[in-house]
Amino acid sequence: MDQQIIWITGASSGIGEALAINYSKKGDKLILSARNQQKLEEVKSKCAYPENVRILNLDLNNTESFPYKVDEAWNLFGKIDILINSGGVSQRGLGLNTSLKTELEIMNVNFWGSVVLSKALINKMIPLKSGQIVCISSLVGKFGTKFRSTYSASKHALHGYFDSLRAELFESGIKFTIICPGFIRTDVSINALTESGNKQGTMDDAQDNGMPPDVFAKKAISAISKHKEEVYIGGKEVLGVYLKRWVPLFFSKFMRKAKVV
Ligand SMILES: NC(=O)c1ccc[n+]([C@@H]2O[C@H](COP(=O)([O-])OP(=O)(O)OC[C@H]3O[C@@H](n4cnc5c(N)ncnc54)[C@H](O)[C@@H]3O)[C@@H](O)[C@H]2O)c1
Repeated sequence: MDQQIIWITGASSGIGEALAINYSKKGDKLILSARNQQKLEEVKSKCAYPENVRILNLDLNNTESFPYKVDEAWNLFGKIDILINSGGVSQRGLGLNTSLKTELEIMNVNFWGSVVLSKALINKMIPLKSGQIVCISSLVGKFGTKFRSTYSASKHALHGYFDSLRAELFESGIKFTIICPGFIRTDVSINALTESGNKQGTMDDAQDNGMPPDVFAKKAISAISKHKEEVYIGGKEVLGVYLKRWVPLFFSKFMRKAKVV
């Protein structure tokens, strides 16, 4: 396959970092985005061909900067084949106790950050009649669990939005892939926001025992290359998607009792 030009948000750690390292092994050209320049430089240095990697600082809270950021990203290599929206922030807190400020931040980063960035880029892809938008959603984009109300809502919203866009743009040549990870061993729980908006700061057992990000990245890259519309990647927690779909009442009762952290 020809070299591709891939823009990854949330590339400074976890899933975004693992995707960058794995795509780099294939000789693809990469644009790595997040807020922390130093961490992005570290990821770049771990890539097989650092000379094929560019860094572009991006704050997903700052949607007003996106038109300029998209122009800047596009001009780095002359086009972009794939945007992977991996940047995101999780939640650890009861819905009733979570401040509106915290909820807005989660929605802004996870939902509006991905939507506004993708739309600006799609406008550049359409004249070329090719391009692919990838969203890293979550299994909780398919069902809700305790302590994740706003996070789950932000990921569900991605499905509604991008399923609609996929239908609207069916003839444009733009592909949409939504990937739902289960528990992946990253810092996502450490960086998750508590009810007051502070970082949780500790690793959850579920993440600690989760799938290694490198294994996840290889499965995700395979799904992206096949232009899959929606995929679930994780351990036995993936079963939840099918239980919710086929035995919703049983699943609802199960989730009431489940100790999810
Ligand atoms: N790890 C898991 O178990 C898991 C499960 C389901 C979904 N996810 C999703 O996977 C994606 C990647 O998470 P991860 O597991 O690699 O966690 P992580 O915390 O290691 O990575 C999150 C990335 O998003 C970036 N980010 C956060 N807020 C940002 C902002 N305002 N502007 C720019 N960048 C910002 C961070 O800098 C980091 O690069 C997220 O969307 C997350 O919701 C992860």
